Amino acid sequence: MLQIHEIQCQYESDIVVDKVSFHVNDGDICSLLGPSGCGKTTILRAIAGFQPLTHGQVILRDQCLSQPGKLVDPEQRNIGMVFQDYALFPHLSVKDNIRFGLRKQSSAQQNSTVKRLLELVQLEDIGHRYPHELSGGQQQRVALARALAPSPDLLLLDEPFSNLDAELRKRLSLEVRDILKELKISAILVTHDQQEAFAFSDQIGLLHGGQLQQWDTPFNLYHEPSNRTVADFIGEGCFIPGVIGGEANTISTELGTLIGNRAYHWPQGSPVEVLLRPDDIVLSELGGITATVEKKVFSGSATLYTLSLPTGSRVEALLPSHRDYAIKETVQITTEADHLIAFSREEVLHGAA
Ligand SMILES: Nc1ncnc2c1ncn2[C@@H]1O[C@H](COP(=O)(O)OP(=O)(O)OP(=O)(O)O)[C@@H](O)[C@H]1O
Repeated sequence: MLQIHEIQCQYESDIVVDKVSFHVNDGDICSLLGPSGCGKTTILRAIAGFQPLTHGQVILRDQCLSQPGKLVDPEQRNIGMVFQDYALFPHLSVKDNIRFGLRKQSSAQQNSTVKRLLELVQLEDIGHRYPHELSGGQQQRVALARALAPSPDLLLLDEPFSNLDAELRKRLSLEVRDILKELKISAILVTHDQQEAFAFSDQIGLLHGGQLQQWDTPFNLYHEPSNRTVADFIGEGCFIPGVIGGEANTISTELGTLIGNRAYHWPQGSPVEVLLRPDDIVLSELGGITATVEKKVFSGSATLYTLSLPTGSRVEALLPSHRDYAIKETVQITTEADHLIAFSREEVLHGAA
């Protein structure tokens, strides 16, 4: 339903979004994820019609909305937006805020839409209140209801949960996902919070320096990062050096010969770096490699340990927290990795295999 085709955006001569392409299917919930300043908000603004393009096209339901020299007005796009600061009208009640985008409907239609949306966002009892009489979470629900009122083709959400405390943020983002799925509305969320993007999205676009690095499912972004930039940004983990073995799917490392789930395309003896996630490292009851606890972060059911290996390399291990290892204590570890990602040491910034 939405095609973003090689869009480029500039502020004066600075290219801040560089030939980005992706598409969103009907009912899909997507996120744009990446570090501060990578161009997420600029892409959202380009889709909404606030930012002109210097190259490429934005196409919604086969209609070209933006291209160089063409910018359909934001109000003509049937795209809803929810902002970080809610942007509610302070002098209007909750009901009238939601009603705002429905001016073309009869008052009977308006009343029925407002009633339905108040139920959907579970604010039926406080439709008469004003924004300053609501909590942050309630204000964000009103902002969502207001954006959904005109039945947009697409909803854009710009860091909508970032003013809320961690617990509410998590709960509300899942609630919003359920609402969007129930209404079958496609959405794009801008966030720099990986966990939020993972839990919220069907597809995630990872941006870095204005370029789209990977557009993929949360699972693939974590387990199949397409380059070193994605692997560094997403999730935890460490790289250890290795060398491609005699069989194309083997890599010999200081943790022994690791067997990957793919044939690597480099010749035998090529130096590579292997990505090991904290859940790829497990305790070994028989044998294994001796590692020393350097750091630990307790997180309830599990503890994330940073372990040093005899050569000085480091790995991270997520271990059940019922056994508490002390700093400097040694543990025996081995690997249990299903998705073994390696990058060539020569071309560290390019191509996974
Ligand atoms: N109005 C502007 N004029 C000039 N440069 C701008 C303007 N708005 C944004 N930029 C620059 O464009 C780049 C991309 O900004 P953008 O706001 O899209 O990033 P972002 O990924 O959304 O960042 P954040 O997560 O910090 O909000 C940044 O380098 C920013 O400084």
